Amino acid sequence: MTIALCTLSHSPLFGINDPGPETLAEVNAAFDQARAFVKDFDPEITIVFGPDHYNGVFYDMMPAFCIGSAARSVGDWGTEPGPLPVDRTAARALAAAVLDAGVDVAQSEDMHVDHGISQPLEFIFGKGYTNPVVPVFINAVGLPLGPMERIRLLGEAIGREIASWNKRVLIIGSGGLSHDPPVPRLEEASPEVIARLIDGRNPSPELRAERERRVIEAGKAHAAGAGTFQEINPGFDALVMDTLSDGDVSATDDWTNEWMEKEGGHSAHEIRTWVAAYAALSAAGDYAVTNRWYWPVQEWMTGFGMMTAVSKEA
Ligand SMILES: O=C(O)CCc1cccc(O)c1O
Ligand SMILES: [Fe+2]
Repeated sequence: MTIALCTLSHSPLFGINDPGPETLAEVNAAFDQARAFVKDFDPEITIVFGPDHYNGVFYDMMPAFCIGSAARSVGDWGTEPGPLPVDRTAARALAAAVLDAGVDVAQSEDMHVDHGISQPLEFIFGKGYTNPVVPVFINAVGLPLGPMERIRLLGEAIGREIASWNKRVLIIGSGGLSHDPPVPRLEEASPEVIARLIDGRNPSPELRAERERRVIEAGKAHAAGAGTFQEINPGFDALVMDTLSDGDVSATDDWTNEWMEKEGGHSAHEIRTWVAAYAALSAAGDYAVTNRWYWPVQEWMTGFGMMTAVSKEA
């Protein structure tokens, strides 16, 4: 097996607004298993697909996709700030291969990433990890978004390239399943917030704290059943995981953005990262899902899922 996959939800409210001890123990046990899976696979390089939440990527230039050949974590929500251990040569090769495949990916020599990319890496490898990575940003909040087919094509182009490396490559996809947290939207924002969505780098500590407080309050309200946000939809989340388990990623081509938002909330678009990850894995041949977990966690404001999979031996 040369390619392994781990897709997982993230939530900044993990460790802040936690569910009851029973659920938390189950989630932590699943994380232990996922970490053991990765340790056993012993990846030589990790490709991580993740979104951003207006902490690193803004409307001054909003790409659909971007490969970071160098990157830094902005350090939101307690993630470690500073440079990521990016394998620059691999990242440049991936960007070239994806462009060659006809997918117009952006590239960055200084990509800013938030918890959408940092949290899963820290969960899986531990804080201060040095494992070489290539971060791939997938826009999931900066509407408008393109059709899902493009996500599959991006993932497949990456998968074909990494399969040619003959290395043990781990693919991570990071994003909530159904969830509707208070991420601002350009169309509905006040002029002050619009300015921050366009040029919001390096917010003051006060502004960051205020924003985090708003998300924490929303999580508490959601857990108390008093939120105004869309409910977690376990049916939608099961459909996503079933479809990716089945091995035919192209079944997601027909999923419209309107439908996903209606079923899974505004941030359901983060499942794009899961689809890209599975598309990449599928390009290396048949695969098998080895584990699957799911909890609808109101306190974290997300359907919290995790899956592991491996490419089958040729
Ligand atoms: O915008 C933010 O900082 C928080 C967003 C957020 C909240 C709950 C679950 C998530 O997956 C998520 O990304
Ligand atoms: Fe997110």
